[in-house]
Order: sequence, then C-alpha cells, then structure tokens
Amino acid sequence: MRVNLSDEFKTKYHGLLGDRSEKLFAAIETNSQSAFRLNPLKNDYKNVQYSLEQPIEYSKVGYFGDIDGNSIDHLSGYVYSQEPSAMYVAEVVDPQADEKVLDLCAAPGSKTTYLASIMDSQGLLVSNEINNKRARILSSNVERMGIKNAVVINNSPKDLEDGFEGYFDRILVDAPCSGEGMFRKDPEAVQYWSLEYVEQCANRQKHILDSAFKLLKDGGTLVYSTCTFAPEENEENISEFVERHPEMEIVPIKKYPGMEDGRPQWGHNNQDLTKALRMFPDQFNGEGHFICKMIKTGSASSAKVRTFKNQPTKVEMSYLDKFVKQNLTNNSLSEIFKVKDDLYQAATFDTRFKKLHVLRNGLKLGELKKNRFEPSISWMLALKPDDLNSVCELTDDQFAKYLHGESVMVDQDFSNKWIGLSYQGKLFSWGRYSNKQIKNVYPKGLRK
Ligand SMILES: C[S@@+](CC[C@H](N)C(=O)[O-])C[C@H]1O[C@@H](n2cnc3c(N)ncnc32)[C@H](O)[C@@H]1O
Repeated sequence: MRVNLSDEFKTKYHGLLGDRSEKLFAAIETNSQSAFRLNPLKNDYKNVQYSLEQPIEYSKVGYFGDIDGNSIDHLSGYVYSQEPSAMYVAEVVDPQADEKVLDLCAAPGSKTTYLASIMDSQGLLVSNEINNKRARILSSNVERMGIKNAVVINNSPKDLEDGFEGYFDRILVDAPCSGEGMFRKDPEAVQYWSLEYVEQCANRQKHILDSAFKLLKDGGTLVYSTCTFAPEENEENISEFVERHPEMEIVPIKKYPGMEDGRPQWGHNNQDLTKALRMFPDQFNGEGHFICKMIKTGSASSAKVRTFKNQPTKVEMSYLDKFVKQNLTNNSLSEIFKVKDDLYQAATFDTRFKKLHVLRNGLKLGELKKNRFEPSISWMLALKPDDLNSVCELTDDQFAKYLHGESVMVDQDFSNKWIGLSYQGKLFSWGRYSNKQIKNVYPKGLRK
C-alpha cells in the first residue's frame, strides 16, 4: 500500500534531515521487514517449522521471516511475530533473573513476552496496560507464551505511584507515540498524524516518564523507547526529563551496523544523547525506532514487602493435590492462591498489588468446581511433556477437529482422565479422556 505522507510531514523532515529526508521518504514507500522470535520458555524451543537461516544479529532469539498466526508454532507459543527494530528494546533492557521489572505500557505484549523469555520464569515482571481491551490482549499473549512470573495489570502509571515508589529495579517505557516509524507497516496511521498530535504525544510521554522516575529504585535502570522519528518525543523529551531529574544519567547502548546515535542538536544540545540510539529504515533493516537507556544514580535500598494470603481451604487444596497426583509427574507446586474460584501459582504476594486492577497474577492453574479441580489452558502452555503422565500426539485431522471444538476418537488407552494434547510435538491444550474419546476442552475463544 502507498503511504501518503503529508506535505507538512515532508517539510518538517526535510528541515531536520536535509537531502537525506528523500532517502527516508523512499524507504517508507518500501515493504516493511517481518520477523519473529522463538520462545526459550518452551520445550525444545528451536524445533519450529520456520526457517532459522536468517538470525537477527542483535537478538538472541530473533529471525527474519513471516509466521502464520494459525500455525501450531504460534498457537502453542513457540513463536511471536515482532518487527526487527522492536526486538532490540528488550535486549537493551537486559532484565536480570532476580529483579522486579516493570513494563509500563505493555500491550499487546511484544516486549513483555521478550522480557519474560530473558527472565526465564525468575524474578517478577509487572506488565501494565492502561487500556482495558488492550490489557486483555496482553494477558492472552502472556498466557500463550507460557509465562509464570508476570502480573498483568490494567492501570494508569499514576495509579502505581501510590505504593510502588522506588520499587522497581528496571522499567521499560515503550511509550504511546505518533508512530511515524510504523507508517510503512501501518499506512493508515498516517491519517492521525499532525504537528499537534506529535505535541500531544510528547506531553503524554512526559507524564509517563515522570511516573516511571518515581517508581524506579535508586541504582535502577530505565529504558525509554518509541517507534517515531519526532525529536519532540525523543531527544527533546529525554533532555528535558534528565534536566528535571538530575539523578538520571544516560548510559551507552551497544550499536550494531545501521543503528545510529541519538542527535544532541534535536535535544537542547545534551551531548549524552549520542549514547541513545536511532533506527531509520533507510539505513536499518527494520522500522523506525528510538531507544534511550538511563540509570538512576544512588544506592539501592530494598522496598519492604508485606504479603497477603488468599489461600484455598484444605479441602480445596486436596482437589488440586489429587489432580496433580493423578496427572503430573512432578508434585512440586507452591505459592498457590485463590481468586474467586480460580487457583493461581502466584508471581507475587505483595499487598501493594491489592490496590491495582490485576488481570493475572502468575500462572492460572485452573478452576475449582464442585468437589473437583479443572485445569486451565494457561497451565498447559507452561508445562513440558515430561511434566505430564500422559500426552497424546494428534494427527493432522484430529488436530483440525480439536481446534474447531470437536471431540476426537483415538486408538490409545490412557489410565488418567486429563491428558496433554500435542501436535507436531508441541503441547497446546488439555484433553479430557474417556473410553478412546478425547472430549473437547479447548477454550471457545481460541477455537478456529
Ligand atoms: C507503543 S504501545 C506499547 C507496545 C508494547 N510495548 C509492545 O511491545 O507490544 C504504547 C501503549 O501505551 C498505552 N498508553 C496510551 N496512553 C497511555 C498513558 N497515558 N499511560 C500509559 N500508557 C498509555 C497504549 O494503550 C499502548 O498500548
């Protein structure tokens, strides 16, 4: 699709970039570059149907290429579609396993799921999204990727200020922006663009950054990223932010071929901005992006934690224990808590989260029904075949039927009722076995 850049946009960037602007406009007219990531949280995670012949140099798990949203690799959370430039953000954040990490603007979850894959189910990842509908999509992506250590919340950054001051070791602000860097991927976005819109975005980002500053621990790391070229939303915003908060220090980011320095002349001549990073599609094989990494000087002090308990009763726990004994090889479940009739393996018991709108705290194991426990798909997507007593590998035909919501007949006998269903070696659902039939328990919302 042709991208109709306005005269106002072209004049602005001609003024900023001179003759190079023609190269940028030409690059915006070319096709965007697609890519995908593997998910190291999964068993045998490199075993996917897509070619891994074009790895992305700066990402441990990224590859150029297209994926199909209906493929088993996608449904079972083995792959995540993400454009190449965006992949570098989580690598720059570089979360450490034992840290408390906040992704403040997280939906639909490309960066959150990348962060979680680096954290390898250790530490705490808080994934926040202000928009409720988008927060639900975020939560479903966290589920699909089999993430256990994330709390998904639906709050404004301001809501967090009360209680979470100085709480996080690392914060990512992947800010809502004017999206200029995504015009060629999403040409319709051009129609929302205006000079005023850029100003509005810059103003909103300023408030989000100020909240992030409060939430960050002394000694903590803040990464700010946008997918726009606009200096107002990038260098200018950052230079004003570090001016308002002299404790914040811009630190260097490793640059790979095609990545460029941030431009001090676009940010009140703050020379530290050369440490920030820009990706322009005329020089770099990806969409337009800006990334800046900062640390909050000072020595870290740990926030005191008060914990809550929402434990199931002994009887309720006995239903879960019975399920585990019958169907799983490993009995080591801990940190169980209850929300309404649902049982979770908590990512946190910190009472601060009680005040927030929490969509998911850790891994949803399943639901308490009358005198029994029924497992949820989230749990299956976080299990490995060795964790299960019985796994049934479906044929092409059985898989298609099951995804469609039908029960399927099988030749094997299974001694237990709840079995893992796998296709091409990838677990994707529970199945309820009885008498050579697998009853369909695939969630209605996921059926194809
Ligand atoms: C660039 S997107 C985030 C993309 C996400 N990090 C990912 O990689 O999938 C920015 C997000 O910020 C959210 N947002 C909008 N206004 C906001 C505000 N005032 N405070 C915090 N987030 C906001 C948007 O709903 C949007 O989901």
